[in-house]
Parts: sequence; C-alpha cells; structure tokens
Amino acid sequence: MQLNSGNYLQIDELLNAQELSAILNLINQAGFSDGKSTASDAAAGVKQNKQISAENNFQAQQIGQIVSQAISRNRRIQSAIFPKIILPPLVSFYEPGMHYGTHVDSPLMGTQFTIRTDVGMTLFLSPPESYEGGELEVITEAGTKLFKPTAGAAVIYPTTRLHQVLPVTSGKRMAVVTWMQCAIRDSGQREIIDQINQVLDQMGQAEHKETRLVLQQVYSNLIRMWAEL
Ligand SMILES: O=C(O)CCC(=O)C(=O)O
Ligand SMILES: [Fe+2]
Repeated sequence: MQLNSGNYLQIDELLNAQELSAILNLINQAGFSDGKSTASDAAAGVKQNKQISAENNFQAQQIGQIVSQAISRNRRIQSAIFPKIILPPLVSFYEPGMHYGTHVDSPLMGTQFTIRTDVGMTLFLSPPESYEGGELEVITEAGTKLFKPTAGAAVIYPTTRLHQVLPVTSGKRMAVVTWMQCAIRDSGQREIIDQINQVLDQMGQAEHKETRLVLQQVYSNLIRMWAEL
C-alpha cells in the first residue's frame, strides 16, 4: 500500500533493460533539433534544450510504441492514472548550460489529434550519476519536489502544476516526455479510486468475502460515475 499521493507517481522500472537500450539505439539513429519548436509562446522563452518530436519521425514513433506498451502493462499507472490517450512522445536532451525554466504545460496538445493534458510524464533515460543538475522540479501543493531517478524510471505529475528542469551543469540528460488524458479527469477522484484498488489488492480472496464484494461494487460504481470515455 502506498501511503503517498498517487498524484506524484514515481515508477522505478517503467522500462526493462532491453526497452531502455532499444530506445537509446533509436535516439542514436535520429537527430535532435531545437526544443523551442514545440513550446507554446510562453514556454518557448524559458525552454533551452534539444529534442526529437514524434511528428514525422520514424524513430520517435517507435519510441512512442515502446513507451505506450510499458505504460499499458504497468499496474501502478493503470490503477492511479487511468490513461485514456497518450500523446506521441518528445525525446529531450540537455547538455551543460541547458535548462527548461518554470512553466506550465499547454492544456490542449497534439497535431494529428488534440488531447486535454491531465498528467505529464518524464521517463528518465540517463543514469543520475552521469550528469549534474537536471532535476525535474515540480511545485506541488506541499512545496517543491525534486526528481532525479534512475534510468528507465518515470515520474508522472498533474499538469496543473508549475515545474522546471534545473540547469544541467555537467554530463548529458536525456528523457522521454509525454502527456496523457485520463479517463478520470479529476486527480482527487483518481486518488480515491487508486486507494480502493490498493485495499482490494491487499484483501485476501478468501477472507472478507462479503466486504470485498461491497468494496468491489463501490469501486466499480465510482468509476462508472466519474469516467468519461
Ligand atoms: O524533461 C522533463 O523532465 C520535463 C520537460 C517539460 O517540462 C516539458 O517538456 O514540458
Ligand atoms: Fe513541462
């Protein structure tokens, strides 16, 4: 049972070793361009990085498929986030001197189709000891939170929050960034559903049979009440 909020979810092994190396190979085959091209006017002023965008880029599309599969099979993400649509990802690259200053992500994104961005996800690709700085900092309801997990780990956070990537001072930081529209839009409602699901997971199948049934009913009925498809 996770007592911390499902609204700031860190998944330590979203990717397995093969998926991580497949993504790194695909990145080697593709070229980076200036990150400002996909930022809104407000964000472009503070965005200083390089990126590969999935639009018209074969390798980025392949990366998107690997990431989507990893998201689909991850039980924590399914329980806490309810992803309905996942945007084709961006691969971002920061070397010394680069950063992405405090900004808010666009509420609606996508070119082939538009989604409402309910949560953002950073999938870290570089070992944390290989670069200095480059933390993802999110200004949460309870103060700032810094994330710099291992390669293959992901952080998912509500897109309602201001956030930044702190300057990289040595080494290279590579990450896959994407956004999702959730079947349950409200993060407070998602948290309730996630908590019930985790309690159900911990109750034995045999014991508490009646209680479990009632809780399953509450769980299902709340999803019916809150999900938009
Ligand atoms: O690279 C990151 O961790 C986040 C990047 C970001 O905030 C963005 O692309 O909007
Ligand atoms: Fe952002």
